[in-house]
Amino acid sequence: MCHNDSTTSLRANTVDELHSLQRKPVPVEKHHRLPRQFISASLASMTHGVGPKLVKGDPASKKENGNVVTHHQHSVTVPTISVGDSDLKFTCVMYNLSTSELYEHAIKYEKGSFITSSGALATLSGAKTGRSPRDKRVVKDETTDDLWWGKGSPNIEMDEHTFLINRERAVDYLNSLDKVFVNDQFLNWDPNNRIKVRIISARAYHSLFMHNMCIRPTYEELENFGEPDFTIYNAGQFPCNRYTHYMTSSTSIDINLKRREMVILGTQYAGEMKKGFFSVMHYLMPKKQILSLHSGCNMGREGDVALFFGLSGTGKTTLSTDRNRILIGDDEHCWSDNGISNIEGGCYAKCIDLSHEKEPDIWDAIKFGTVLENVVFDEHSREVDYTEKSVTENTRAAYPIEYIANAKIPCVGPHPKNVILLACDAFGVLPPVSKLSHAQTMYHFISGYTALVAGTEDGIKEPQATFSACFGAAFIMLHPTRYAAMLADKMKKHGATGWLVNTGWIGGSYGVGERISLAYTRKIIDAIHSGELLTTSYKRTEVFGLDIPIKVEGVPSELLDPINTWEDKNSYKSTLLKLADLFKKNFEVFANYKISVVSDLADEIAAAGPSF
Ligand SMILES: Nc1ncnc2c1ncn2[C@@H]1O[C@H](COP(=O)(O)OP(=O)(O)O)[C@@H](O)[C@H]1O
Ligand SMILES: C=C(OP(=O)(O)O)C(=O)O
Ligand SMILES: [Ca+2]
Ligand SMILES: [Mn+2]
Repeated sequence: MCHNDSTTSLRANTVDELHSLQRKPVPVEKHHRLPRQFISASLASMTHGVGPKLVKGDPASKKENGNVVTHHQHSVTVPTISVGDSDLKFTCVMYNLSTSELYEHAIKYEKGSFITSSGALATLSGAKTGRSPRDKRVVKDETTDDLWWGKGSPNIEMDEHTFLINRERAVDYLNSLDKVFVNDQFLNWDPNNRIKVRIISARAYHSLFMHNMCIRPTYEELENFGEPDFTIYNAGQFPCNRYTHYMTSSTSIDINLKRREMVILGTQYAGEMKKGFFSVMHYLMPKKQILSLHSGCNMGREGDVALFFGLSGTGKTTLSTDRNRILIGDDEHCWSDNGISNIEGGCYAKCIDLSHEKEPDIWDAIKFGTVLENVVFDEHSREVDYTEKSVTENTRAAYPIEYIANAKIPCVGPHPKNVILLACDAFGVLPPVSKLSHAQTMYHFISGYTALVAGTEDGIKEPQATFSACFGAAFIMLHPTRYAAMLADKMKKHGATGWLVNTGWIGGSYGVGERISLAYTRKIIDAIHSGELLTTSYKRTEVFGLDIPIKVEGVPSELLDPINTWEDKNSYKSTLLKLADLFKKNFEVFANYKISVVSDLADEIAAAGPSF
């Protein structure tokens, strides 16, 4: 007998009615009330005075059902002198959309958006697959006298007028679209020092990226959000005008501290937003005696906190994400009198050669909600091939921090016990681990050394030494010694121990030796956390004068002194001297500057470098 389905009553007479049953309206108390007035003001052009007319919802669906609710500008006190085309159009605002809604927008409207087999959103960032530090500009005005300007500084000046030209260009571009995405979020988990940020962008990809990377507000917090402390205008699809003063390419990332605004033109790389805000925090936080740090951070079950400093690719994200410890954050932190707080609400992991075996927690975090940038996947199964570098080597995953199972929410912790400086030394002469004196810690923090191997394609090249003050010269706003002085002070006050860990080459330079295995590095890090390395015996190396442990549990002892693993001892010695010389030359800049802020330590720090 055939079961007759029609006996179960369907509470709809038409297909449209059926569809209307599918989606339950958001209850009033959970409604993201659109702060139309504020957003419109954010998007006001400098010449036009008033912002666009804003409506809610997807512009595409509007045309179908025709029931557009229009809300006119509240502040129409500015007399309309001439009516332009922009006065006749509405802009739909996608305000703090959910992950699912952003997925749908990306997949419907943005080429290169796909759902991978694990549920992540694969996207393309366009022509730029990394940051563009040479295109970053900071407005120089009466409020920025204390910034670090000039040689070595990441802050390339621009004037207010030029900033306004770029701002106008970005705002006009955004207003010309049918829809814009607006994220209202927070930075810094320390409730006393949190700032409100707004990101206005044109792509669902950018909105989801920042949704993941910044702190996500609750409905209640959003209710009383008010005006943001800092706003990003991301018009990355649209270039800057190269005839504009100060522009040297079609990309421009412009920070105006007085106006509390940042404009992005000509790059869709989402990391610009994350690191742009980081620069802003490097300005705002030190003003309150809070130290901003380019570091990862985790905590043991007993509450022992470790910081992981290092330049890109040295292991901050990989090593702070640790099965046996609680993750506080992978990249940006503040150290205040109350302890450590993460600035962000998410992590941004490198994906190249990612495997479940080596990095299970990051692997498991790549699921629904995660933005996967520039990866390559199987056309049919949508399985990602993490070894594939055909789009870029800088493939990335951005996920909310709670996607890591043992994340600490709220992302705050007590004062650090260990400060670990990571260097990926492709010269292969720095020991896998050394314990640093206070002065040595400061010397290596100011130096900010790493040496990665350049491109993988065209033949084997010399390792490229990079020195980046405070392990983040691209993001600091004040002179490096300002941050160094604060770090020295805090480490001393709270009795933190400094360590230098080489996550790079052993047994020879790049081409001869090999990268130390992640398993060994993890053993070394374990021994630092457990306190094992505080009680073991040490010997001092030549040239760099580093104290290296005789023994580390789980690591072959001969690996601990690089000279043992190099077959060609003469080559080792000359490479060591070469690197020492590079350190010395780099540090001359700081010696000349006279590290006046850390005056009582200055001579000691200068003497803590290599001697030969
Ligand atoms: N011994 C090692 N220690 C740390 N990372 C390693 C090691 N060997 C290989 N790697 C790889 O190097 C990369 C480190 O990158 P990541 O942790 O994202 O750096 P950061 O967060 O500092 O930019 C990862 O892809 C990781 O798998
Ligand atoms: C996002 C970045 O961070 P990192 O490589 O340090 O994780 C970056 O430097 O652009
Ligand atoms: Ca990282
Ligand atoms: Mn980083």
